[in-house]
Amino acid sequence: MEEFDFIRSIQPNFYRQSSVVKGIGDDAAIVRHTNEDIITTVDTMVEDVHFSSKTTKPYHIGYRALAANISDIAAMGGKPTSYVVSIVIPDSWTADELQEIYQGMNGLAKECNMDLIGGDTVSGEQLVLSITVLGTVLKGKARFRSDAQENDIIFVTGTLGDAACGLHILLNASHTDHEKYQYFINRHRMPMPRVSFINQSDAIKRMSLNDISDGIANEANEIAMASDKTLIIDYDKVPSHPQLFDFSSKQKFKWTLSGGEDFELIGTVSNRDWEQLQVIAKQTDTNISAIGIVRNDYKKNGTVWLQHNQELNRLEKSGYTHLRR
Ligand SMILES: Nc1ncnc2c1ncn2[C@@H]1O[C@H](COP(=O)(O)OP(=O)(O)O)[C@@H](O)[C@H]1O
Ligand SMILES: Cc1ncc(C[n+]2csc(CCOP(=O)(O)OP(=O)(O)O)c2C)c(N)n1
Ligand SMILES: [Mg+2]
Ligand SMILES: [Mg+2]
Ligand SMILES: [Mg+2]
Repeated sequence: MEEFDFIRSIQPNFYRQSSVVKGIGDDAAIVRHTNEDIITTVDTMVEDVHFSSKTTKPYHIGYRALAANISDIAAMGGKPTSYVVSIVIPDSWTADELQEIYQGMNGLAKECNMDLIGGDTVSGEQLVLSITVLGTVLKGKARFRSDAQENDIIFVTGTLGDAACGLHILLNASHTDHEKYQYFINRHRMPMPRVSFINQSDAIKRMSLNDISDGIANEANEIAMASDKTLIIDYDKVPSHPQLFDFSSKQKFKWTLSGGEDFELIGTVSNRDWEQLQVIAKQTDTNISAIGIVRNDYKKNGTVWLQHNQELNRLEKSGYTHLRR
């Protein structure tokens, strides 16, 4: 199949969003939004960095790449609406495998009511999938990392460390363990970004927010730095799946704090609004946990501290970092 046929094969025959003025088939796409702010974000996934044939089927490559981007839209307080896909395709990939990648994206796009509106296709040495997502947010309702204030409650959604545990099992464990720990494998392959929870939370006046792609050791530091506050996290309150206790406490510690790719959210909210946020979480079937408190300590602002085994120690950024050389 050559480029033109490939593009025709992945072209949607209708658009879910009325905002799409022009989708696939011209020099660029056009969307129209009059009353909201537009959010845009891009994330790239590269073979053997973000996925490998050992860990992920083509369907999951597409699904995860879109999920990572949608998660960033949710972390800004927005609603994802459309996406464009840039793909680098090695000769070894079959037409069916490429269709599966697009089916993975479309599976999640359908759940989130989003449209594929454009992209780019080239051949190359390694599969690279780069997705740009557009989203909208009500004016004045965007959620920033810089909005944490003194005495805020620090919260996270879901359980942490699941995706890292799933990746560990896929790379190291036996077939029996693959079956036993299917939950973690699914969390690695098909993370569900927290869009519905965030989209019901407009009533909360102020919230700082970040999504968990690299692990909370990173993401909490980003909030501390952007807000110039001190974040104190209680390790015993960091939520994890019961089966994670099957693994060593060292592994559990590493995965929950710096495993990454859970695509859950970490944020802070005032004490006054905490109860209301819990109600919203319940209504949207979302588990949220309070894991700590924000302090304003001018000697420590910009840093994160972890309460663990009766000690308070600095929690340094420790997640996944590219360009380490
Ligand atoms: N190559 C780049 N060119 C321009 N901006 C970039 C580049 N890489 C990252 N950024 C910007 O840096 C910020 C942090 O990026 P990143 O750590 O990837 O965020 P996230 O973890 O939420 O995906 C974002 O605002 C992103 O848009
Ligand atoms: C085969 C394989 N090896 C390792 C990992 C682990 N891994 C790769 S990138 C990453 C962090 C998140 O990716 P990044 O590109 O930093 O996303 P961003 O922070 O921009 O959202 C992790 C934990 C993986 N997912 N798959
Ligand atoms: Mg990024
Ligand atoms: Mg992010
Ligand atoms: Mg990163």
